[in-house]
Amino acid sequence: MPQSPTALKSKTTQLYSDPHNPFLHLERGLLYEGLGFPDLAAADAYRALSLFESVVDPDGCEFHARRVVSPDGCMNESFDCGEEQEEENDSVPITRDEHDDTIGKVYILLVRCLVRCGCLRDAYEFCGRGIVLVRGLHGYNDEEEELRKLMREIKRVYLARMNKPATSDESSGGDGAEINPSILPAQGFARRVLYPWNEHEPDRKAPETLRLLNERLKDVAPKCEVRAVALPALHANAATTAEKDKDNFHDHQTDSDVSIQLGLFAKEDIKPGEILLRESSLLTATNRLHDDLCDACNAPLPDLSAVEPPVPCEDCDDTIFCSRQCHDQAQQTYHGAICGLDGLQSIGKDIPDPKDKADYLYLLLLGRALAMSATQDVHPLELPEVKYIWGDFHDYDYNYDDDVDANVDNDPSFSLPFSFHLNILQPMRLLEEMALDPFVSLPRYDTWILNTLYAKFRGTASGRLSTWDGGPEVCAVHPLWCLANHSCDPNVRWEWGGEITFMARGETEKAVWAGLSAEEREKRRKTSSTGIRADEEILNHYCDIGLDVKQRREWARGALGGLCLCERCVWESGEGERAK
Ligand SMILES: C[S@@+](CC[C@H](N)C(=O)[O-])C[C@H]1O[C@@H](n2cnc3c(N)ncnc32)[C@H](O)[C@@H]1O
Repeated sequence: MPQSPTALKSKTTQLYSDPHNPFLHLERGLLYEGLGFPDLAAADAYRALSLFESVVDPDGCEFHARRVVSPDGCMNESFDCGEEQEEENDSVPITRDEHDDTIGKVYILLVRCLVRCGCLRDAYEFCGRGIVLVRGLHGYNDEEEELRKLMREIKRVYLARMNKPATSDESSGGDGAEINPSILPAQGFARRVLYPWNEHEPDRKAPETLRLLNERLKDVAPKCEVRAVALPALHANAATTAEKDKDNFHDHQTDSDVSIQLGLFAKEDIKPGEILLRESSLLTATNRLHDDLCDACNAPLPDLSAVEPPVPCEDCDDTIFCSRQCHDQAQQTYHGAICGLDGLQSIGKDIPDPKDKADYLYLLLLGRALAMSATQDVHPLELPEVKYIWGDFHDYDYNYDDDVDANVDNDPSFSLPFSFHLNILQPMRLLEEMALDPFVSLPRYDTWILNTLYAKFRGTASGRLSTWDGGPEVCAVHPLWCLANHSCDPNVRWEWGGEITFMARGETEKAVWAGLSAEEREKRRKTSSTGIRADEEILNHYCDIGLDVKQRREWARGALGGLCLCERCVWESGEGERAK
């Protein structure tokens, strides 16, 4: 049976009013699972688990499992005490018996959903812990059997990865040998969708949105304008979105394989070498532990002996800004809520495996967005740096059919990288270090909100590599800069120090197409304009344009959501005119 969206809405309302009640987390998790969101279900199951653990180990846990009781003293399913946190004297502790009766179900939901997302390493750890706990509490029972079934599923994937056949024990339903969990993937995927209950996403192509963005663009890029544009649909169901949007889009494009999005256009001619956009942003992050970069804009810090030396925060000496302006903006924008909170400094910075560095930079961007939201007392999805940026969402059918059992292997909308650590555990740590209760603050920082932030950052952030080891070390979202679309034959190049800039490419900086004869090359040179003409689209590049077509497509795939179909790629891959 499809789960009801109304049931989810009312369970969420109940949960926000009674946030330390582990039963509500478990119940909402089951609803999320039924609606096809195993990632959100896993997060709820983990919150239920943390609360239940406080029943057994109250001294080891900061947040304790309690449930609100209604004024007449009974546990009331529909009791709604509003937005406020439950009062201590209106709530009772969860008992040990309740823990013992329910903890098996919590482990099963957590493990099952992590498996469906493909986060097998953490699924394995929790599954092992769950089996031991359930056996200790009740002896062998159905719940242990369910967990053992999940364990066999995890081990099957492990054996397939190791290219080993299952032993006769495994084939006949036994648990098989111990495995090395580090071989299992920690990172899986969540659905990258615009959640149907997300009321913060604007109509990005509405005239009032374009007016607002163009107003902001006046200072940053006075010769440019934001317009709706038809792009080739690069992931499977983007075309459906375009179909829905056609009525609102007044252009000549009628092909269904398009995705209607925004782009940047020149309003007037721009000369080669001219800087057409300058934007600075405080939505930045760096994984350098003791760096010499401005905490706000990530520009290099000036020398101590400079006329305008670096400016430290008066209240926490470790935080340094490149200028008085960055200092003042930071205090109002994000630093106010986190000033002096030392525990935050180490989160996401000291990453042992270089492969994880880029993913942890997104966590740090998330941390900056949470600090902005707390300092300004604004919902994170309403932040001006976040609200209008592209999230590369897939379509989602709310009448989700439970029987389909959507998972990472059978549904292309599972395209948002998702892991237990980056999407569940570390965000809870961030909130705790910000002195926020991660349960009470769910209305602002629920997992679907964090996933939406991640989707937006992954679609738009730019990165800078370390000159030391070549790994990613700084990233940022520049909300106007990131409106420019990609081409492997771009008409601008970009540079990023403190601010990010676009400069119009001159003739000698244009991409050289592979496979063109000298004659064709000369013909292209003569017909292509120098600089950028009025009404031409500003085309950025999301990868190194010196690479060959195969490598370029691989590099840009993450940012584009699919293989690049720009004119140059189509030509060089032989998919276009040349193939005919
Ligand atoms: C940084 S955003 C660019 C701005 C975006 N079009 C918007 O509406 O805000 C990146 C997204 O734009 C789209 N995009 C950019 N360049 C494209 C291209 N050459 N072909 C198809 N889609 C492109 C992809 O969907 C990609 O995920």
